[in-house]
Formats: sequence, structure tokens, C-alpha cells
Amino acid sequence: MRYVSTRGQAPRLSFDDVLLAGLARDGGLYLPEEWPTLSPEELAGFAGRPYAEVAAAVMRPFLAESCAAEALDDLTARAYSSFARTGTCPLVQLDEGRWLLELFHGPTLAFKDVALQLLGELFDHVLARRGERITIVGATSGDTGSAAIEACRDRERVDIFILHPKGRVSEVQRRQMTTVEAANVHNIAVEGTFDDCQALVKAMFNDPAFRDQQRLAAVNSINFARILAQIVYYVTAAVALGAPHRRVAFSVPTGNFGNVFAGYAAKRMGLPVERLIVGSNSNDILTRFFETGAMEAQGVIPTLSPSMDIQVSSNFERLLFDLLDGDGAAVAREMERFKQSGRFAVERSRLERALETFSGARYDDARTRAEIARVRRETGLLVDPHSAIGIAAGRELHGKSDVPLISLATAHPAKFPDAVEAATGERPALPERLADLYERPERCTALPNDLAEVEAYVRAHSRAGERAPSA
Ligand SMILES: Cc1ncc(COP(=O)(O)O)c(C=O)c1O
Ligand SMILES: N[C@@H](CCOP(=O)(O)O)C(=O)O
Repeated sequence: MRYVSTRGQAPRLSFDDVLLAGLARDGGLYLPEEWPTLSPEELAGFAGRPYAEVAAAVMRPFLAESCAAEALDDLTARAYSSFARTGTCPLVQLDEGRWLLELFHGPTLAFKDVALQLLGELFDHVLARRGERITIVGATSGDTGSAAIEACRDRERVDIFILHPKGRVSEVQRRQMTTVEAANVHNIAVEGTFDDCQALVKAMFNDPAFRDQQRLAAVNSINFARILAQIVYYVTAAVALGAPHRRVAFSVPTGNFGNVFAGYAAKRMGLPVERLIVGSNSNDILTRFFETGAMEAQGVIPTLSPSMDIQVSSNFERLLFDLLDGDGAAVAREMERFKQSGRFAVERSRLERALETFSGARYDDARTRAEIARVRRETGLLVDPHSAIGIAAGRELHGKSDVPLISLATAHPAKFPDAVEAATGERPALPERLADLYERPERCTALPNDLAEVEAYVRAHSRAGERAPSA
């Protein structure tokens, strides 16, 4: 299988090269040239099978040329061995027609672990075969950072630099990143927002000399491997509720559009997904798009769900590629317009096509708190503010349909104890292995929102010029 850039100008690549490339060289994002399909028989055959086995089966067609079947089985088994004994991504019933898909049972307590634990294994596998080393640069609004650090810490062929917006992540999230004692891990607190951090990362990829000298790679969902690994839990959840013989709907708390785009990809592959409901916080650029057809950036507002305090949703470009019928030049034009003016719009007919699958709703902090309290009252569960937004959007937009609704729980409530306590009066405890998180020493460097300074820091601390260890 070959992969193409959404902007149509970068070379077509193999899976290995896409994994290591991150952003395409024309500034676009990679997508498979064609989506492989999952037949009804294959889907039915996944029922009751271990998560790691289904993961290998769903992903195999995407990377068959890069990774032999047995090796992929080993990689998925290793990646998911670190998940809690509750099951990798368990489904919990909320009421007669609604379920919660708990995606926070990995090492850093957020859905990011599901893809990043696998990415860490894939990086090692490919780099050992090639005898290469990489420098990862990533941006985080709180969860990708710790999941990527945990997945890449102490890996011989990898240095990892994570940029987070200074003072705009929860204390638990910050400490999960800054207390990791590993020589290859570097935390940078940027004076700015998550969008600034993401723009710095993209600017480093768009600086060809720096990119090549450092051998840059990505852990954000600009890396297609992230999307790929996230497709799997849509499949396991739908199959557990009766797919392919029954349709399902999902509601997804959304920021960078990577999680819900994986649901869209699952649908493209043949999963019977009736609807994808997008939940936004007050940074509601995506919900506004689905209401109006215009993508219009406004200033970022800090909220109780800081991981979704995002105005530039980078994966939306992958959906735009489909809405513009795969016309890379048109995507490039619209993305350039957005960069210059902070706005672009699609025609009514294209918006209507998107609305056949997507809808969106927004929740400010007061409504988020109310939803956390309601879920506690009605189901006995404590949910984090991001998950609460997904649940609320599902309840509001899915109504009384007969189609089962699956809401994605994207983080453990203990990552946001203040918000949960304010809503319910109960302070969720961190799991035992993180009990001393507040006592551990932190390591982090504060830098201005300045590309030259960030690049200089990465250059000074990476091992890019050194020989990679042999396999
Ligand atoms: C806990 C949590 N929920 C939801 C989201 C939004 O997911 P996405 O950016 O893939 O839309 C994020 C960040 O990405 C997150 O960390
Ligand atoms: N909420 C994310 C933002 C980055 O998203 P990604 O999926 O593109 O890595 C975070 O927690 O960092």
C-alpha cells in the first residue's frame, strides 16, 4: 500500500516512510491511497477475540509490506500488555441504549496510550531494521505528551522533545511528563497556547535543513500510524454490540480531530457507523464548522477540559481532502487561506456530505460540570471533563434512536481531580503506581514561542549526529 499527501505535492510513500516522516514535505498529512475494506465475515469473526489480535488483523493491510504477520502479532501483544487487567478498551453500559468505551486503562491514563504504546514498538522495529535514529518533536495540550514520553522513554534510537503550553495543562498532566527520569526525554514549556506549540512543531517539519539534519519524526496525530491504531477500538466496540449486523453511533470529545477521524476511517473500511457526534468545549471551531460550513479560528479560551483547548484541528485536513474529492491542490489552497486569514469555507453540497456522518455540539464549563454531576448521579461513574463533553453531546444529538450509542471516555477522572471534585464533591484518586507523583522532582525548560530558540534547544540536546546502535 502507498500513502499520499492531502496536498498532493509530496512523494507517495510506503508505511515505513510514512511512520518516520510525520508531516508530508508539502505540509500535508498522509492518507492511504485507498482504504482497505473489512468484510462482514471478518468483522463478525472479531467478536470475543483478544484486543491485540484484532488490532493486528485490522492494521495488517496497511503495513503488510513493512511488517511480517508474526512480527506484527508480537508488536501488538507487547503494546497492549501494559494495559490494566480490566481489558484494553472495555465497554461499560450506561443505560439501555448507551455505552461508555473506556480508553484510559493504559500507562498514562488517556486514550493516547492506545496508539502511542504501539507507535513506540513500531519505531523500534523499523529503526532497528534500518540502523537509524530519530528525533521526535511533539506538541501536547496535556495527554499526547505523557503518552508519547512513556512509549519512547529509554529507547536507544529515539530522542523525544515535547512542547506543552506553559501553565495550560493540569498539574497531573504536567507532572506525568516532567517527572520521567530518562536521558532521552526533554520537556519544553512554551509561552503560548497548544496551537502555538503545534505551529512550532509543523514549522520544524517545514524547515528542510533542520528536519533532515535532526531526522525529525512525529508522535502527534499528523502521523498516520496514530490514526491507524485508533481505528481498532471503534471496530472492537461496534463488534461487541452486534456489528456488522447492527449499526452503531459514536460520540467523541474532540480537539485535534484525530480520534473521531479514526472513527470515520473505520466507517470508510466498512464498519456500520451511523453517526459520529463531535463534542467541543468553548473552543468550538469544529462544531461551528458543522453548523455553517466555515472553519474560522478565534482566540483559545482556557477551559476545564484543557486537552481540547485547540482552535487549529490538524486532522480536519484529512476530512477536507475527502470533501474536496481528493483534490490536493484545492486542499493546499484552503489550508493556505486558513493560515493567512484564519478562515475558509466549503460549498453547501460538501457540507451536506459531511453532515451525513458528522454532527457537533458545544459545552461551556458550567454545562461540563453539570454533566459530570449528572453521570455520577445517574450511573454511579466518575468521568473526566473531556469524557463528560462526549457523553453530553451524544445524549443531546442522538436522542432516542434505536441505534446503540457509544461515548468515548478519553481520560481517567484522576487526571483532572479539581474539575471532578468541583462537580461532584469527590476527589478521584490516582492509581497506586502514580501515588507519589506529587513528590517526584520535575525536569522542564521554559522557552519563548520562538522557532529559532526551540530549534537551537533541540539541536543542542539531541543525539542526531551520533551513530545509531546496531540491531
Ligand atoms: C482527554 C482528551 N480527550 C479528547 C481529546 C481530543 O481528541 P482529538 O484531539 O483526537 O480530537 C484529547 C486530545 O487530543 C484528550 O487528551
Ligand atoms: N489533546 C492532545 C492534543 C494533540 O493531539 P494529537 O492527537 O494530535 O497528538 C494532547 O493531549 O496533547
